[in-house]
Amino acid sequence: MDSRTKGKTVMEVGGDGVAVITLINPPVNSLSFDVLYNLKSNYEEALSRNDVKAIVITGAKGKFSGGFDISGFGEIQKGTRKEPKVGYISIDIITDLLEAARKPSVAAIDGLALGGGLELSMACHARISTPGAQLGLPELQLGVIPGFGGTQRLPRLVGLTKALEMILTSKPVRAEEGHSLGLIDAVVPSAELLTTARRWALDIVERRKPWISSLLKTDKLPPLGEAREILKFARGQTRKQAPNMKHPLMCLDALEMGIVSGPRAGLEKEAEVGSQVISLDTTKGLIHVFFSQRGTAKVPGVTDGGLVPRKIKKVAIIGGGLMGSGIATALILSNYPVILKEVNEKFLEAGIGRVKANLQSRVRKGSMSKEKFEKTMSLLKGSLDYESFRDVDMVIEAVIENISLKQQIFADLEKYCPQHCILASNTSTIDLNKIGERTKSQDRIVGAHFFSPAHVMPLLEIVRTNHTSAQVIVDLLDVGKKIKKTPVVVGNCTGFAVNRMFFPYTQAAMFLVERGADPYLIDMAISKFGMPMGPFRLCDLVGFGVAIATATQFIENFPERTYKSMIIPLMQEDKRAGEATRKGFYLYDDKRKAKPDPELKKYIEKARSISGGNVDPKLVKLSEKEIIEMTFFPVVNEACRVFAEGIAVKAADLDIAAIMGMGFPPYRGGIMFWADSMGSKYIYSRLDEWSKTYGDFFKPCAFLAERASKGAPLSAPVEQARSRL
Ligand SMILES: C[C@H](O)CC(=O)SCCNC(=O)CCNC(=O)[C@H](O)C(C)(C)COP(=O)(O)OP(=O)(O)OC[C@H]1O[C@@H](n2cnc3c(N)ncnc32)[C@H](O)[C@@H]1OP(=O)(O)O
Repeated sequence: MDSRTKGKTVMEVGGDGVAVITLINPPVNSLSFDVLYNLKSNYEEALSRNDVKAIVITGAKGKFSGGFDISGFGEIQKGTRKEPKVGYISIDIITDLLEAARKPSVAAIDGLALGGGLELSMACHARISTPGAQLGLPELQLGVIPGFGGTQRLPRLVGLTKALEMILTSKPVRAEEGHSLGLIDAVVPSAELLTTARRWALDIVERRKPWISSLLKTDKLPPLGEAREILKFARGQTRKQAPNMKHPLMCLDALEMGIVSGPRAGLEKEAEVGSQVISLDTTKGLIHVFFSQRGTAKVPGVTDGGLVPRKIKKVAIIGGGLMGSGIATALILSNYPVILKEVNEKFLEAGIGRVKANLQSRVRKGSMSKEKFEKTMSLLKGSLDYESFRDVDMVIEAVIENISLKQQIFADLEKYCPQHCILASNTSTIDLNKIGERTKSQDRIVGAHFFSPAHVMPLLEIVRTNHTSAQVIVDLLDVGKKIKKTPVVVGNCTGFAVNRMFFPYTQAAMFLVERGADPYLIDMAISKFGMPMGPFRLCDLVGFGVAIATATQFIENFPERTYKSMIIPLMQEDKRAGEATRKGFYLYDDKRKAKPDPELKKYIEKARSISGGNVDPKLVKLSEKEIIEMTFFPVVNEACRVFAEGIAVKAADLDIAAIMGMGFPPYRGGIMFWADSMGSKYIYSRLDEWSKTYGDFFKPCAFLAERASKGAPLSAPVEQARSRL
């Protein structure tokens, strides 16, 4: 393969008259422009050769195709590749050359057929798959729309309602379901895939099997009036669920055009819309997130040194509270044997009970069988001492945030665990150097910071100190992958990456409220921006105990940029500590529904009198845009510090940390990506102005000032910054 080209296809013509075209572009046989142009040449040759009666398309190494090469969108966005004529691939190649050919095509699908991969197969005249195949159109998740005819062919193969469900949720179906839906014509074992597909293709030639063009099918489409109702409902749902994104509605336009005006008009609309969505900001954000998420496990100086992860056969967890039991659940779900240690029988029983409850909820929802439940639970053993730690490969400490308790635990672990055992702490804020102070095992001490609930939340902050060995990081990255977490490797400091970003977010909100802004309007503006909830609703959810404990850490370590507000402590004094007590910033009913509380004013006024601040008329009437900026620019400022200090290696890691740890909207690309969309100069000038009026909490950091003075993006690599890692 030419090193400048990305992938290819190869064609082999058998004695039976079937030309087998194989898509080759590791690792997922994505459809790059090179693959697609090669496919076109192969087709032209196959159609012109007299010894070819039919064609089979398949993918190399057990994967049909993961879809269009996503980096191709980035090239078009950056202008480094010119987009071919609108509709060229979908209409000229896939429809007019392949589907309308005088010779039939059959897709032989192993592994995955996603996005453009499934669309290519739907233009074939039949589809044969293996039982494990995954079939889906996940384009909306990336900010684009199915652009190789998927908006037209999928509803014609599986019906409008199912097609809408598959497209709007981006969720794939398995082969068996695909078969019952009519998407797949036959499911056969892997070893029989190609022979079956060849035979099927010849059967079509000889009219023993039907010659079906998906685009021309109408039997699965509902009558026009009904279709319009279904689409109207889908539009309403989409507007509600994705109010800040245009591309799902644009996708529905293409679907509707095909149903109302016929498939050719639908294909043209799809091509037009497909080309427009590429330049949407939300699409740029989502594509950035796709690659950034896969980039977090690539850590310069660690994963590029040829280290191979060691096998972790057994894990011990200390503490069966909410975090410990969640971590234990995540591990046993991925088949790791786990020992859960507690201080007494009562706590141990409660910890095991929590793990059980986590799994039982899966059984109730039907996503886990009773047998699987029993088998998974059998991987968990309880313990009250360290004797059973003699053969564990990794320990994760998950006790309360108390430094001397953690120091004692790590000193004990050094005595009982084998020499090679990884000693991890799930601390969310405490300096790991302090935790390991009483040991000589600094090279195997690492942070494994899970987010609550640990068996559900996808992020894992892996915290390394100056002493943590690269091998330990590689091992933990591997465990993270096995338990299906997205890891972000960060340096050691108070709060690491996610909590460092969270502190100013909450504090900015408290500051605004103390100066006269309405907390409920702030929450509303922030939810509209795309966060799952606003900062006040979040404080209620987390509980004020946790909010005060984390704020204390920040106040102690970064006093120069802390806004100290008494609102939360004052409410806690009155035993209103958030949702758990049914009263916090909101009042909660039996169904956990939040309602504003007029009493809140009293606490805000009292806090204001303590801090000595005044109501500021400008802050009372903030627009939504100003609320977003005054809340998130301090977060950007802190993210800049984290980046400049080398706590995060890449700006894109902070984007993923913000999305998965804070709930920052993925379609905004993450905190640094979003900041760069506004420009360092603008953010600097706003923070600078506020710091002059409202104090050092808003003061832009040196890194931000420097980038702004050069007009440079915040996400550009830190060349000179001294890495703390
Ligand atoms: C016009 C058309 O309608 C538009 C389209 O087709 S858009 C594309 C639609 N397809 C998709 O959205 C699928 C995206 N890919 C995935 O969901 C997953 O990668 C997968 C399910 C295919 C495989 O998952 P998994 O085995 O966990 O591997 P994963 O780490 O995600 O990917 C392996 C590598 O393939 C790359 N990759 C996966 N799909 C890709 C694609 N469609 N294009 C380019 N690269 C792709 C990943 O970036 C990663 O690269 P890396 O090793 O350098 O980091």
